[in-house]
Amino acid sequence: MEDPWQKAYDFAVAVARKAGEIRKAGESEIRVMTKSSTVDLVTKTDERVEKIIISSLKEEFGEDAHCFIGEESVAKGEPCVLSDKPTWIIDPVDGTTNFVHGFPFVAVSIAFAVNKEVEFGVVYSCLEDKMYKARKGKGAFCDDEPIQVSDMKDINKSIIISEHGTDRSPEKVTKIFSTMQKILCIPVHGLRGSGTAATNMCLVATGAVEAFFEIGIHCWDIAAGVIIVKEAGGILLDVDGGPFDLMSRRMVSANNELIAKRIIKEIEIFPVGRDDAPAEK
Ligand SMILES: O=P([O-])([O-])O[C@@H]1[C@H](O)[C@H](O)[C@@H](O)[C@H](O)[C@H]1O
Ligand SMILES: [Mg+2]
Repeated sequence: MEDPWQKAYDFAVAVARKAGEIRKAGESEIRVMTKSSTVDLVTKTDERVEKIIISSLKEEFGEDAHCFIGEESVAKGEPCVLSDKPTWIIDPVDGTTNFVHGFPFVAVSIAFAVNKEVEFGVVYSCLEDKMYKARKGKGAFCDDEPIQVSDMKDINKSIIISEHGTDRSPEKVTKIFSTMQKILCIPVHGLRGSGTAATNMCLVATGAVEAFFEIGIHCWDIAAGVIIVKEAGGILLDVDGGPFDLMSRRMVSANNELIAKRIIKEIEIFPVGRDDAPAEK
């Protein structure tokens, strides 16, 4: 049977590379604006790169063939609804704060979902020039080399990633730091964070770390990473141990269930609205 999405997969890899190269070439002056809070940054580059990605995909596959969820389009009021239709989920610059500060981890993340399930994902870590990709049932790769999660089962010998996100309300920050303190003191070998959720998930997929969890991420930060982690042999769970839900803004990705469940024991959950919550009137 003909493979229905191979062409889209190959095209996504090419578009991610092109987008990353535009990003690398950079603007002489980065124009920084803010979104949900004063630390939720966006730049003209984010918007420009997203437009280029979406217009390239529309040109290739037809104006109305697929749906789109793009970080910057949603910020401008486009709907964020994942239906059964083929849908591209795009973060043009994951790690915008890193980008603004010159901290060297920035990724382009492009995922493609059908029937609400991610079919393939591409994360181009553009400053490292590493192309991570995975397709359902076909394995995960970094620069065409197969990748696999770590086989570590001992939490005491693990490295865990988490991030602070962009909500600075004291109650949430307290819970985030309390969780991190408890995990650090299990103890684990270390806590890390690259500043890009997409890259963090690729680090789980390559086995460099055992797990990455966050409350407050968005579907575009992690959609490509979800399939990359799964195809590298890892697992995804909700922060309460239930099934992972891409639109819930909460996620634990790990090399295995043992590590995931041990972390989940320590996570102090706080409420965040869903990505697909109806817009407030
Ligand atoms: O805004 P952005 O740089 O695309 O995405 C952010 C990054 O992935 C960061 O690592 C994560 O902690 C935030 O929750 C995201 O919003
Ligand atoms: Mg992002």
